[in-house]
Amino acid sequence: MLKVNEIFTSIQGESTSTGYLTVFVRLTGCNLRCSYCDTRYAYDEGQLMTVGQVYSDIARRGIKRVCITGGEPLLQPDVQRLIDMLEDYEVSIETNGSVDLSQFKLYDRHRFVMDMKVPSSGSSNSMNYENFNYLRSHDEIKFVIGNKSDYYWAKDVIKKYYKRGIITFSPVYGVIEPVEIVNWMIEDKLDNVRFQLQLHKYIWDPGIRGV
Ligand SMILES: C[S@@+](CC[C@H](N)C(=O)[O-])C[C@H]1O[C@@H](n2cnc3c(N)ncnc32)[C@H](O)[C@@H]1O
Ligand SMILES: Nc1nc2[nH]cc(C(=O)O)c2c(=O)[nH]1
Ligand code: SF4
Ligand SMILES: [Mg+2]
Repeated sequence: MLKVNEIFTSIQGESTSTGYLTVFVRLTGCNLRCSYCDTRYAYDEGQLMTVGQVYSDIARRGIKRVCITGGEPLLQPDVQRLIDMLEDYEVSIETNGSVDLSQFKLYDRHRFVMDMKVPSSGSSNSMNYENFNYLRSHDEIKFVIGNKSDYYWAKDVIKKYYKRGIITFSPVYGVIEPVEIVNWMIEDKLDNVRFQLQLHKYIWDPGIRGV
């Protein structure tokens, strides 16, 4: 069984597949409490569904991209069974950097988007740096930055631990102006990092669910 907060169709607003129509499966529950979390409603609220019911809901939408998120989606043991059923889909899994990723088996066309929680999130002490050994070149390592110390912290983590994968920086929505991060990247000639914004927050009201 899976405890599911919401399933909806939208455009992917984050990661390198931004802009593609995607089915989002948001699983309930999280082990962290980030200062800026825009999804607090997923900490407890949700309905129990069988893995088969979740799969059927995805399949009837007729869209070949799926984003498994939360909450922290990798805390529910049955998530592996859902991943296994999605062989024909392009799947991205948003995960918070605290979970041991070596325990999951992904198809080649599936990928992790691993968020390394920066100091201003309040969650950076929970990061699992072993994960850098398991990420593949098409997985993503994401830093959501709220101030200049976070930016320095992110650069330091990359220097110490980076092996493979696509690195992205994005702003904490409403906390820092995007241009500030871009200007720091230009000053530092940071040409191995891809900057991104949460696209859905510019299309819809940033406070609404299910988009
Ligand atoms: C809601 S989380 C769910 C997946 C997982 N718990 C995690 O944190 O990666 C999905 C993504 O949204 C990002 N996010 C949450 N609140 C945000 C905010 N206020 N501004 C920018 N990104 C935010 C998180 O950093 C994370 O990368
Ligand atoms: N449109 C849209 N794209 C997203 N990409 C990752 C999301 C998430 O909450 O994990 C998300 C989300 O909530 N909405
Ligand atoms: S890990 Fe993700 S879902 Fe959990 S509190 Fe942080 S941003 Fe929110
Ligand atoms: Mg979101």
